[in-house]
Amino acid sequence: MNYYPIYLNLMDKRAVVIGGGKVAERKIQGLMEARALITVVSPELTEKLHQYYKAGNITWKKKTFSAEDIKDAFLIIAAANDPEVSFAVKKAAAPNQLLNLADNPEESNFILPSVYKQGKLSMTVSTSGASPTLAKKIKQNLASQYGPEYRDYVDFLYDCRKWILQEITDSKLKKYLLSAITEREFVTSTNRQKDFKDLLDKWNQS
Ligand SMILES: C[C@@]1(CC(=O)O)C2=NC(=C\c3[nH]c(c(CCC(=O)O)c3CC(=O)O)Cc3[nH]c(c(CC(=O)O)c3CCC(=O)O)/C=C3\N/C(=C\2)[C@@H](CCC(=O)O)[C@]3(C)CC(=O)O)/[C@H]1CCC(=O)O
Ligand SMILES: NC(=O)c1ccc[n+]([C@@H]2O[C@H](COP(=O)([O-])OP(=O)(O)OC[C@H]3O[C@@H](n4cnc5c(N)ncnc54)[C@H](O)[C@@H]3O)[C@@H](O)[C@H]2O)c1
Repeated sequence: MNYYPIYLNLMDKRAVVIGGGKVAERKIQGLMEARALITVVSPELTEKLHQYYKAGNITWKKKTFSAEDIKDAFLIIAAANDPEVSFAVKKAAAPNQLLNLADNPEESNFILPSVYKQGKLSMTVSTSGASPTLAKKIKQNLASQYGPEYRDYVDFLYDCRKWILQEITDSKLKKYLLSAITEREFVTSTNRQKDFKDLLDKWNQS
């Protein structure tokens, strides 16, 4: 399968997860970070999911799946540990709903990658279903190359790029600055604002 990678904005979108086990828990954590409106349909929940329910982070329908549970869903994840349930979810879903069956990528219209995040920086790894374990290993390798320092650094890039696009009209200077701030010394710098000002001064003097 030739998948099309995409980053979804799920803010306030209805997401329904069928099943309340380990796999559902992992997928729900991602959905919570994306601020989706999450409903979990399951007779039981893991301890963590129960905490999220108690804290009001998710809605819990304490029942087995039935077709009306996904009526208004933008995105659906079936993780109930029963192929019959996956089949029933697939049958009930409309063709234009986003559907992931955790046990059946072929019958899903999207799959999930392994995700590594440091603030605004995120990296996603997929093996198109060949080996989720390899995807996880590669993610761990990335984590050792792009540490927590990238969180502040990418925030700096966000602000700095906004400033450059607003303030700099000379296209050569704009291109130079947008590239210079991604050089290694900016990642490790202890005073990025000063280093940036130095760059500008140097350009103006030349
Ligand atoms: C990346 C990650 C994201 C996430 O789930 O959030 C993810 N699986 C993860 C882990 C993982 N999954 C499994 C194991 C046990 C070892 C093994 O079986 O290999 C481990 C390892 C572990 O848990 O350590 C078992 C498994 N997974 C699938 C099946 C069904 C099948 O293949 O038919 C079965 C057999 C179930 C069974 O037989 O019972 C299917 C899928 N799993 C996917 C994603 C999609 C393809 C992604 C890709 O290949 O790139 C896809 C197609 C659909 C989907 O779920 O979207 C997450 C890493 C989280 C992290 O980074 O920490
Ligand atoms: N995609 C992945 O990353 C991945 C990884 C491992 C396993 N899996 C697959 O994901 C599924 C779930 O695995 P798990 O380890 O979380 O299982 P689990 O047994 O821990 O959890 C299953 C959950 O589904 C609930 N459930 C059972 N019948 C239901 C029904 N009719 N309606 C609603 N909820 C129901 C149970 O109460 C339980 O909460 C399995 O099919 C497994 O093959 C996928």
